[in-house]
Amino acid sequence: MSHSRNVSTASKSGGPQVNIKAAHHHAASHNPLPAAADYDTALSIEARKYLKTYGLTPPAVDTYEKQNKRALAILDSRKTPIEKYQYLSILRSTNVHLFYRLLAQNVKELTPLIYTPTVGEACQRWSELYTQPEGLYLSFEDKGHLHSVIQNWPHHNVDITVVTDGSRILGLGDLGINGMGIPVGKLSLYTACAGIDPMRTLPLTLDLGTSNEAFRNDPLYMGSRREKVTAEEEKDFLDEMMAALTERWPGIVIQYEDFKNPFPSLERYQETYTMFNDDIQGTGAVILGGFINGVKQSRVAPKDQRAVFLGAGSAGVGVAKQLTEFFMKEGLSEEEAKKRFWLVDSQGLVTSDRGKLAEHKVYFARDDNEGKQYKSLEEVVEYVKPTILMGLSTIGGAFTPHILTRMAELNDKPVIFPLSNPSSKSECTFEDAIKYTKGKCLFASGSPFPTLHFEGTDLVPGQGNNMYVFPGIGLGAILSKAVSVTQNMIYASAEALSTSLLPEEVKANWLYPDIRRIREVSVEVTRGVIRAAQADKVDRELALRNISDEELDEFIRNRMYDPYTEHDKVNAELKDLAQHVMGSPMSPAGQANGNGKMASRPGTAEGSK
Ligand SMILES: NC(=O)C1=CN([C@@H]2O[C@H](COP(=O)(O)OP(=O)(O)OC[C@H]3O[C@@H](n4cnc5c(N)ncnc54)[C@H](O)[C@@H]3O)[C@@H](O)[C@H]2O)C=CC1
Ligand SMILES: CC(=O)C(=O)O
Ligand SMILES: [Mg+2]
Repeated sequence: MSHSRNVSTASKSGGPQVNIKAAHHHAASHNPLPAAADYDTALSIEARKYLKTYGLTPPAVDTYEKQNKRALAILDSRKTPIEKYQYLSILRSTNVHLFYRLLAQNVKELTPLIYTPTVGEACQRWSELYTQPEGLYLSFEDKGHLHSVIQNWPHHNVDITVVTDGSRILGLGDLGINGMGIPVGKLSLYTACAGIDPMRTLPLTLDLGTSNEAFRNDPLYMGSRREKVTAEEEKDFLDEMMAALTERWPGIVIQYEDFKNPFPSLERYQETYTMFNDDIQGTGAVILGGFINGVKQSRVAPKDQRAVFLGAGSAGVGVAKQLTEFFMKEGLSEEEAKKRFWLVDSQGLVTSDRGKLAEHKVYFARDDNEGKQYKSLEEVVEYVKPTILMGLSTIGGAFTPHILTRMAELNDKPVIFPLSNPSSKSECTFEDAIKYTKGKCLFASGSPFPTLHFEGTDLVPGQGNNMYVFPGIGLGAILSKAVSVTQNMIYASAEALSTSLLPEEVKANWLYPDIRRIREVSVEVTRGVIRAAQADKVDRELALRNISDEELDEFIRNRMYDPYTEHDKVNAELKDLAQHVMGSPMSPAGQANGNGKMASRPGTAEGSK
């Protein structure tokens, strides 16, 4: 709230002077961003009078605890995950600080409701359940005018956007504009995990048509009914979008998310704009982070690792590339490193002699298959005898009991990472992985699975999801004012994640830190990213170069939005202001009765003049 309100109470002459700008304030009715909680029941009586919301909320002033308790009880009473998702969406738009306080205290329990898996259903049903604006939509029909549509975003400052064209939402296929749930969900995690100010985030969805015929024929679908535009048309559109975004917000960080074919734009923009692709780079980094810890536990040297990937798309190739770089840092040549990977797509093992390959698959295509093609995953597993099985295929259950059993026969500690989202697309469940490997596997999944009781102990599954790194990559880029997001910054996020585990987490053989510590983990990831930006000299916040790591951590923490202090600040600020300007006490009628300066509310058009 206070970030967009510019309050100064003392003029040079010593008398009180009030200058209030609160652009988003009280604009909930037409504003796709969370309202700044004018009607927050934790606001003090003074604040309510000042805001002229006095009398418009129940008389008692709530404590945060009471608010949390009430919200959790309501959440509990909603039966299905999607009903809980809907309640949380409304909470975010009506009381943003409460939403983030709730999330901060219950991150493990609430993340599955605002993110994978529930966000998958929310996207599938976005047009059916639509109730309120939550982001910006840019349509192909707006081409040539993107700049002016972008001007409609009501907030002056945007630090980061997550943009999708909806063409590959989780493992659920092309969902067109219904994909908006993903930018909204990812940006909620930016705030919850890395403290990016929620008012400075922009969820962005492109309506470039959809190949989803069911949606095109669905009367309730809220996007255009055209076929997906061509790659060439998309390129021109994105060129215009990138320029227009950066023109309005020169420092903006742009995260690409869930594009069916994101490789061309990553290549095209990564040096010109501060952008990265979360599915290729964020996923690569998060899996590398967990894998570094997995290697220590499995004690298989890089040169002896054999990784079979089911899925050779943006995530599969992104992860394989990141692990290749790790193997090279561990002493393998590039040729040796990339030979540790066998990628499998819907046609079977990716080989250079099986026919024309999509460009992104060529690098990992095998040429040692002696003319033989391997179609099924079973066949590939028998042929390769892998130490690692990664799933980024969108095929739920593809790691069959037979395959899991075989992995346990072949290895002391097989690495089993079913990474496809949402849960229904996971290549196997945690339960099956444990059951069929007899508890031997090192496990991480893209979507969360419950803790399992196995042979007298509680086994906690790792969650290999880019949510561990993208918040820190974004915050690092913002704080260092990086001109671009370099590969070293991505790699640094993985390394920082891998060393962020507490001794007890390491002792328990975890691959990832407890998600409940995500804010602290994000500080470490952010620091790593900033240091890499400095090493690559893409940073423009030069003052951060010469401070110690401890000072940098402190700087990062201080720059993080905190839904607790944010609200305290507002309460204190308004109390101060009210007393300063009007003299106390305020009239019981809740009207400002001082020198008349308070006749209009901050945040209304008049108030901000
Ligand atoms: N855990 C995490 O943090 C992340 C998980 N993902 C998940 O990874 C999955 C894939 O994402 P992308 O690579 O971006 O999608 P994509 O569409 O680029 O790639 C999918 C790949 O799976 C292959 N595939 C499809 N059907 C197959 C079959 N029957 N057998 C073998 N391979 C098959 C395709 O040929 C393609 O290579 C999605 O479910 C997504 O949710 C993606 C990013 C991050
Ligand atoms: C996690 C994520 O980015 C995905 O499943 O696409
Ligand atoms: Mg994604």
